[in-house]
Amino acid sequence: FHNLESYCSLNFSSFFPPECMISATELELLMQNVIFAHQETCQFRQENLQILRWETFSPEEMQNFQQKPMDQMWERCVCHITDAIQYIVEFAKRLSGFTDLNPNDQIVLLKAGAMELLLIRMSRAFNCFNNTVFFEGKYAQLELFHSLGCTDLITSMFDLCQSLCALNLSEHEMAFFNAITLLNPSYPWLQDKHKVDTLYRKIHFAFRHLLRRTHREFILMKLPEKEKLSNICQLHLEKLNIFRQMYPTIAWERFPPLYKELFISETENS
Ligand SMILES: O=C(C1CCS(=O)(=O)CC1)N1CC[C@](c2ccc(OCc3ccccc3)cc2)(S(=O)(=O)c2ccc(F)cc2)C1
Repeated sequence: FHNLESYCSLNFSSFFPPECMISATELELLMQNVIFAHQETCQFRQENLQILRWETFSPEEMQNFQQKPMDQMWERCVCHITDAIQYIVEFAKRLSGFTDLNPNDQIVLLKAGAMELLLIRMSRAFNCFNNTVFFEGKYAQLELFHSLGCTDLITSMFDLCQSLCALNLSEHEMAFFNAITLLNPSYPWLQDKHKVDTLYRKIHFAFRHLLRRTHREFILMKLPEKEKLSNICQLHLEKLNIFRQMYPTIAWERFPPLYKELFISETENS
């Protein structure tokens, strides 16, 4: 019935342009590929994040973080971002079809999408009952990040995590949401937009197939809009520029190359 069901849903439930035609077997393989790509690159396992989620920092530990100089806190976060983004790059490389894209387009998609995927993944490490997020081994309240000097950015990240937590996404749904967010065919600088669009449509179809099977189609309407994610990423870039004006050499001397490559545009470097 499983194959028959997916075959039927293939036939009756949605129109598909010829180049995106996908067989029931290819559909199953694609679904497994997206799910495994996420499972193998999720950095922290969901069950471990859950076990730790009532381990919060004590007031003393909180104060200790709040008294750290701004540049030190920034450097720590930037290193955690870079670690997390290395897993995201690995996720992309395991998505079937991603490495077949034009190499330039792979860079464009990761430059534009890495931080967005990090924000989505972060919601796995968020405890919506006490508004805390996993950070350096325990769960931290928003106030812990005070010395970063970007409370509006952190607040919008927490709000995003709250809205994603409300959907109670499964790891499978998280995998697909990350994949369709990464493979956004509407980026202006893409050289082979059609190829990205074909891959996007196949993965979006597989996502809808999963949601139909699990009676979770409603979440498609409730996933955060694209511009909500890009607004937070824009805010991150603005805060980075302000930080670099305050500490001109730190970014150059202390930030990892991958972070600079993704978030500090080459033009300034020349
Ligand atoms: O969640 C992860 C990891 C990846 C997914 S996972 O495996 O489920 C858990 C671990 N994160 C890894 C990096 C993290 C991060 C994410 C976004 C971010 O952007 C805002 C920013 C940027 C630059 C300077 C200041 C603020 C900064 C750090 S973090 O450091 O833990 C952090 C978290 C909350 C916060 F309020 C500030 C920092 C989130």
